[in-house]
Parts: sequence; structure tokens; C-alpha cells
Amino acid sequence: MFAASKIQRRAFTASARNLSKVTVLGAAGGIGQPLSLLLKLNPRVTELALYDIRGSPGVGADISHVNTKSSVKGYDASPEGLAAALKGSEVVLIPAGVPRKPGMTRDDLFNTNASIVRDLAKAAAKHSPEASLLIIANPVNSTVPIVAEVFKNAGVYNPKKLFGVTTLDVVRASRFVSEIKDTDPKDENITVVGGHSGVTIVPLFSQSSHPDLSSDAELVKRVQFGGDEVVKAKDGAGSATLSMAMAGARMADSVLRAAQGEKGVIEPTFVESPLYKDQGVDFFSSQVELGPNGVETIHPIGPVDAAEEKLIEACLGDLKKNIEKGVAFVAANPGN
Ligand SMILES: NC(=O)C1=CN([C@@H]2O[C@H](COP(=O)(O)OP(=O)(O)OC[C@H]3O[C@@H](n4cnc5c(N)ncnc54)[C@H](O)[C@@H]3O)[C@@H](O)[C@H]2O)C=CC1
Ligand SMILES: O=C([O-])CC(=O)C(=O)O
Repeated sequence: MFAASKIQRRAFTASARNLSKVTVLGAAGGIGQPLSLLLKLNPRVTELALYDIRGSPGVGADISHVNTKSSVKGYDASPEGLAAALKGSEVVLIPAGVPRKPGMTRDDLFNTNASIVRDLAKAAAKHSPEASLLIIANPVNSTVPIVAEVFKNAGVYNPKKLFGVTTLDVVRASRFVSEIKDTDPKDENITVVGGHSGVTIVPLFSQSSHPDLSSDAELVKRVQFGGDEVVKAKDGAGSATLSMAMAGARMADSVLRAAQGEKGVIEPTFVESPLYKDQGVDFFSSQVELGPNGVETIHPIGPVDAAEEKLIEACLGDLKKNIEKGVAFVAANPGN
């Protein structure tokens, strides 16, 4: 108890002084590079720590020439480099891991990415246990529970500080709707709930200003499988990186704004959630109000129509399996 409140006080003090170290693990990758650049442009970030198993000193040197006030360092690929990148961090973003190729599902990435995320989570539990962790690496439905299990094993799990980044799904939904309705995407606020893969992604158009769109099966499918569009177009060269960097930078900014005292900051994000716990689904993405200590309020789903009810039902079955797979992985492979 005492340790937790001391940690919270320290984090709050740094935030109140508006000193925010942000760390990117996987900083030299397709997402990591543009994400790091966007974070360098964010005045709320005062120190940017970049880590990767290859190339982060170069990315750090490059970004450090951008003329904004924050300091930037690309750390060596070593346990010491990783520890230093994490130490004192307020927000840690994890895009480290392999992306999909055409024909793969996100779950096909599990075998490679589960151990990458587990090992980075172990380092974070040791060196930055109080940080907000923003998990981008896929399959998010499983990597977030993996991080939770690692933090539980280390005795430092705080469910208010663990976020699966599902922002890209709402970014896409608002963009796709604006194309159909000829509106400005910034005025489109589409709630997307569930998880982050295929049918676990559930847009709730009935709650938007275009309730008619909930029966547009093609649009619903486009939101659910938007990632596949990019994977196909990149034709073997990976998946969404630039739009994902924008979405990740937006999520990090929201976490920092809330940490610095801004009220009413709401983002959809995949968190440990009470909403479907009675059905054995411990993590779920819905609208979450953020505060100085991370998750402040998890909003209920709200009214949905019959079509959306069916989508949620389909979502829960897959999501439960994805979550259980992550939990089982750490139980069987706790790592060194
Ligand atoms: N949450 C979301 O909405 C999205 C998630 N993704 C996921 O993000 C992940 C990264 O995608 P890309 O950046 O395109 O891949 P990438 O292959 O371009 O970059 C990944 C980077 O991670 C690094 N890395 C690998 N193991 C590491 C370790 N142990 N420690 C530190 N760095 C390590 C690699 O060296 C590489 O630079 C993928 O799993 C992808 O599926 C992609 C788009 C959207
Ligand atoms: O589709 C992928 O594999 C990457 C991803 O998560 C997305 O673009 O939403």
C-alpha cells in the first residue's frame, strides 16, 4: 500500500511539474520511427527515450535535431540500455514486434510477439513499474493480458495503468464514415468497442449521428478489417505504420493531458474492465475517461441496436479465447 502511494505521489509530482519522460520500445520500426517523431513534436513530452534491438541510436540522433525543446536519446540494444530507457518514464509505448504479411491473422503473430512483449514487460515491471503502458504490438487482445500477468508476477500490477491501443479503430471509423457522408472526420465521433482484431472490433454506429450506418454491413466489415486493407496494399512489406503512429501519438497525448490535470479526456482503449467479467472476458475496450492516475472511469457500452448486439456476442467469444491464450502463455512460459 505504502509503496503504491509513494509511486503515485512521485508520478503526480513529475506530471504537476509537467516533466514527462516518454519511452518507445521498438522505436526503430515502421511504427516506432514516425511515432517517435510525433512525440518529439508534442510539447508535453520533455524527454524522449528510444529503444530497439537495432538502430535506436541512429533514430535518436536523427530526431534529436528537430527543433523542439525536449531531449532525445536513442539507447543501445542491451539490458542496460533498456533499463536506462525505462527508468523514470511516465509513459511507455510498445510497438516492438513483427507485423503481419498478407494471409495472416493478428493471432498468427502470437508465437513471435508474445515472448517479445513478455520480456519487455518484465523490464518495465522492474525499471518503470509506475509508468502508463501503451501496448501496440499485436495481437493486442493477447499481448495486454500478457503484460498484466508479468506485472502481477512481479507484484506491481496496476490495472489503471495498462492500455491496449485501439485508437486506430476509431480513427479509421471516423475517416470511413466521413468519406460516405461527406463530412469532416474530426466531427465524427464513432464509438468502437471490444478488442483489436477482426470480429472483436465492434463499431457502434447506432450511437453516432448516423444511426442508419449500423445496417451498412460493408462499412462495419471495413472497420473490422481495415488493417487487412493496408496489409494487402503493402503486399508483404508490413501493416499500418503511419496511421498507427498518429493513433499512438494521440493516445499518448491523451494520457499525458489527463496526467497533467485536464478533465474529461476520453479515449477508447482495451483495459481490464468489469463490463463483461461475468462472461469471463476480463479485458475489453470501451470509452475510458483518463485521469491523473490512469483509468478514471470505464464507461458502459450504452444502448445498442439488434445488429450491434449480435456483433458484440461474436466479439466476446473470440476475445475470451485471445485473452486466455495470453494468460496461459505467461503461466507456461514465465521467462527467465
Ligand atoms: N495496435 C494497433 O492498432 C496496431 C498494431 N500494430 C502492430 O505493431 C507491431 C509493430 O509493427 P511495425 O512497426 O510495423 O513492425 P516493424 O517490424 O517495422 O518494427 C518493429 C520493431 O520492433 C523491434 N523489436 C523487435 N523485438 C524487439 C525487442 N525485443 N525489443 C525492442 N525492439 C524490438 C524491431 O527491431 C523493429 O524495429 C506489430 O506487431 C504490428 O502488428 C500495427 C498496426 C496497428
Ligand atoms: O492489421 C494489422 O496487422 C495491424 C493492425 O493492427 C491494424 O492496422 O489495425
